Parts: sequence; structure tokens; C-alpha cells
Amino acid sequence: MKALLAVDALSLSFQRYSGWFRRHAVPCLNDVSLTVVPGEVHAVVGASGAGKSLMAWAVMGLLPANAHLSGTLNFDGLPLDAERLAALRGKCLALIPQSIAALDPLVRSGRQVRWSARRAGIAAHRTPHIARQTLSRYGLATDVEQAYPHTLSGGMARRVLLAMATAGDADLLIADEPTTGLDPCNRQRVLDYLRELADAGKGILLITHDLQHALTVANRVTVFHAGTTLETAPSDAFDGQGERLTMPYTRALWQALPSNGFQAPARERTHEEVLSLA
Ligand SMILES: Nc1ncnc2c1ncn2[C@@H]1O[C@H](COP(=O)(O)OP(=O)(O)OP(=O)(O)O)[C@@H](O)[C@H]1O
Ligand code: NI
Repeated sequence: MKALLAVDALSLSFQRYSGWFRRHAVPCLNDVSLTVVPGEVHAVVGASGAGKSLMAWAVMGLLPANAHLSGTLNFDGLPLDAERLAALRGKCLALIPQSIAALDPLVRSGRQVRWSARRAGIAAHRTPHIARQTLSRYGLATDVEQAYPHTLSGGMARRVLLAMATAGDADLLIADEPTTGLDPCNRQRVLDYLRELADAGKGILLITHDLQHALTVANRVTVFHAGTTLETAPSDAFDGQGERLTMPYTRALWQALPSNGFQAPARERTHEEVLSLA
């Protein structure tokens, strides 16, 4: 099936000044590759600082000016250059950002969702209805529409971000840690909703720390480590002792889950050891 999103050999570094004139490049991503096809939830898992959010920002064209990017990004078979990104962002590609600081503190939640719908090209007279419908889908009552972000709990604010990203019915949704701070019931509800979107033909890139919960909805899982993609495996390969997983690091992640008895490796591996198949 044709990929909705194809990230190929993506590398990223930041230019930093270490003196008045001395510049050096700080590498953050190296040879990151993955695809998202319509109808799938593709989970991206990996430790904190592995580069998962940076990849999301790179796809959305939201990196700061000192970022240097190489490799290719394709959306629906065509290169995702700056011009195309500007036209598609919010309409065809949407991001649920990791931080709730992305909400505007001075604007009521309902209005922010209406703006997102408007940016996605929905006619102005339809946006109040769409905003209400989207918020209620995530269990947010009408009073949340009137609330400013600082009066919401962390979990409620996260669901407002989710409503903003989904109000425009984008084909590709990148959800960066969308369940952080949610209670188990709401967490599963959000994951199930992402699954429903995929079943309706959308492509979902689900960035998470939580392999166990990701596996309840994902078709495929890509494992990130120290700025690179180690392996992409189908969800059903996360089974037994992980015999169908290629990389020892992926197997170790699987075996360390509570349901597998917290089998921790004897010692932490170096990055070189993680990259090797031994
Ligand atoms: N603007 C920036 N300039 C320089 N380095 C940065 C910048 N933004 C992020 N980094 C670095 O890039 C690395 C990857 O960060 P990123 O936020 O993508 O990790 P992550 O996998 O999303 O982690 P988490 O699971 O904690 O969200 C980190 O080491 C971070 O310090
Ligand atoms: Ni992140």
C-alpha cells in the first residue's frame, strides 16, 4: 500500500556557537526511516531524549532556524517541501504536541478548537458545531469550551489539544505522547479513538514511552534509540520471549514490561552495542 508518510534517512543537527565565531553542529537524529500507511497506527517508542519529538517537528516543519536537516520526507508520494507543508499543515497533517504549553493561555478552549477547524478549511459557520462535537467526543463538557487553559487539569488540557488536532479531519495525525497525565480510563479512550481514526482510513503516528499500551492499538512499532530508528516490527512480533524481534534492544524493551516479569538486562548497553545484532 502507498505510504501516506515516508521518512527516509532523515538526519538532523543543530548549529551551536561555542564562542563568538566558533560554530559546531550538534547531531540529534541520524538515519531515521519509517513509513505510515493509511489505516494503521504506527507506534514510535524509545527512551526520553531519543529524538522522537524532534522527528515529529521535522515532519511538521516546526524546527528552529538553526536546525540542519538532510534525508527525504514524502507525504502521499510527493516531497514535503516548505511550500507544500504550509499548504497541508493543519488540513492534511496534524500534530498533537507533547506539551500542553502549546495551548494559548489567553484564549478560551472552545475558541482554540474552532480556530483549528477554521485553519483546516472548515467553513466558519460550521466551526462551533465541529468544536462542540470534537470536545464532547473526548468527554469534555460544554463548560470546558468556556474555560481558559490554566483552569483545566493537565489531562483535560491534553484532551483539548487532541480536539484541536482532530477537528480538521487530517489524513495523517502525529500524536506525541497523547496520553501523558490521563487516568487509565481516559488513556484507553484516547488510544481507542486513535484506533478508530485509523480504521476509518487515517494514518496515525503514535509517539509514546509506553510500549505496553501502544501494543493494544498499534499495527507496527518502530523503536528509537539515541537519535536513530533501530527496528520496525509488526505488533504481533511482540509475543513470547520476542523471538521474532530482530534487535536485542527491542527484545529487552519487550521483556522488561511488567506483564513479562520485568526481566531487566544485566547491564545497560552502549549505543554501539545497541546498534549491533549480537
Ligand atoms: N532546539 C534544540 N537544540 C538543540 N538540541 C535540542 C533541541 N531540541 C531538542 N534537542 C535535543 O534533542 C534530543 C532529542 O529530544 P526529543 O525531545 O526529540 O526527545 P524525545 O525522544 O521526544 O524525548 P521524550 O520522550 O522525553 O519526549 C535531546 O537530547 C534534546 O536535548
Ligand atoms: Ni518527546
